[in-house]
Amino acid sequence: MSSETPETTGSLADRITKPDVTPDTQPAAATEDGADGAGAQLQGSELNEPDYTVEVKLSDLQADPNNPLFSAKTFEQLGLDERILKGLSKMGFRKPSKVQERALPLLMANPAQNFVGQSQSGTGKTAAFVLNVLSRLDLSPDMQTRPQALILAPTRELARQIVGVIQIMGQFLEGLIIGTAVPADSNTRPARMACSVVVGTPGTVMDMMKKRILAPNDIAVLVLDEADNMLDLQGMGDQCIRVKSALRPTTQIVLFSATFPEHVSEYSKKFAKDPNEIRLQHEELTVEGIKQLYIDCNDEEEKYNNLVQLYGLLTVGSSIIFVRTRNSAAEIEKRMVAEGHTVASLTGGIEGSQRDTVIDAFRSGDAKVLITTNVLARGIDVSTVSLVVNYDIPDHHTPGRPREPDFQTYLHRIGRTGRFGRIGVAISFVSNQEEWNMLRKIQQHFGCQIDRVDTGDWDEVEEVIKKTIKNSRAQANFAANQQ
Ligand SMILES: Nc1ncnc2c1ncn2[C@@H]1O[C@H](COP(=O)(O)OP(=O)(O)OP(=O)(O)O)[C@@H](O)[C@H]1O
Repeated sequence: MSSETPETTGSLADRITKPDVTPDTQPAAATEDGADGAGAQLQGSELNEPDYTVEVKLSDLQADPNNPLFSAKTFEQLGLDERILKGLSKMGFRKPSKVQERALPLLMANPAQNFVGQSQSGTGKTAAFVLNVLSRLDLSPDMQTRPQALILAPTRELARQIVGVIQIMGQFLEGLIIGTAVPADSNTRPARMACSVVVGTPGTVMDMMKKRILAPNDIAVLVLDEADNMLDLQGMGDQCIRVKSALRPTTQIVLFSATFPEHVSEYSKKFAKDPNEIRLQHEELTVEGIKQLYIDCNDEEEKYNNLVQLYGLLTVGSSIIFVRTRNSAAEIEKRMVAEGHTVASLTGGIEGSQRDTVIDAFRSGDAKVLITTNVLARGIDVSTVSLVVNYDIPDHHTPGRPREPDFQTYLHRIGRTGRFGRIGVAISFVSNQEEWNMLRKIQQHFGCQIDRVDTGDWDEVEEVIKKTIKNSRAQANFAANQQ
């Protein structure tokens, strides 16, 4: 495979410069919008435990104080507006998760205080910050076209997904106007962002502020989703700082992520001064419903052969294959397509609306196997994803030194499955001593178990993985049928 520089989410905003600014006047109906990323499919569904036999309801998971989905309270008890409660009920959200229950009182208190929140992947952080944003908007006629909240995300896919959540959650809020600020194909942009909430990527938002398309004066809340990632990347971190410095000093700063590595943690608190905090130990971070496995491969070619062997399993539900570089993604896609398999790929090499077409096809199930880089490692919420493959283990590479595992990216990648109580499988390919060492360190870091898959008997491999996947698929179908 290629020795091209690994792709990170950070390079994206630097490469793409033309903004697409789309103020959406009225939210689409829940079913139209695609449930994923907006939650409509997750209707408090019945879920199965990973041991394949015992059925566990989401309500049971939410009643277990040790589960991240637990809450003692109801949404009603959290003091939310009636119209927002109606939106939540339409989405099938019956009870808050732990992070929602704990974060919302802190986020919504007045005077507003800054906030740094951490919780496992797929536990509902988006709803936590969206509910705070919606609760703080003044939607009177003269205010509804003035941006009062700004949400930043590292990729256009995540920004668009958050827009989808706001549309559905806020569907009963009259006068709610949402603006999307992501890089686009054309130069068309409005003269002014006439909306109440803006969701975008830092580069585009900064550019729009510079050009006075986006007025910062009324922005009362700034949210950074995947905050550790954005603040840690030089380009994006600088853009976030510049955006923040254009806002009034009283703006509430809200940071969310599943991970806050130590070196970003202190810095986060400087970005969001004197915050209320919800934090987790790294041993608490792995999601129980994700079965972690690895496959021994002799070399790169065997990695490819094993992936092809897995194809039948990849298409039982939906799956995401993570590789290090764009070139690898393109190469694997080309080979698999030439051999008659149906796969799609999305990397930073694709721009603008072409990317939207790929991710939308993946969300709808038209494309079931997606090959990608770290660009989609974070935040993407597609409930049918039952299998994640780390074709290449995520790493930090300093030339001349052994590769070190990228713990945060590993966690975010495998977190694309097993969302909100679902179960899923994550398989990592290991093809040499260095990769084996990295896998061992990941296991130690998170105190988790990563079991070897014996590829001597593919029938058995299939059986084990299929059972898990089928269960999570049954959950998805069940949830969909409940709508
Ligand atoms: N209270 C709830 N009840 C039912 N489903 C919920 C609830 N809160 C969130 N969900 C659903 O759970 C899924 C995961 O939520 P979300 O994408 O916000 O997770 P996250 O914590 O931001 O994950 P990540 O760290 O991967 O970004 C979504 O499909 C969402 O609709």
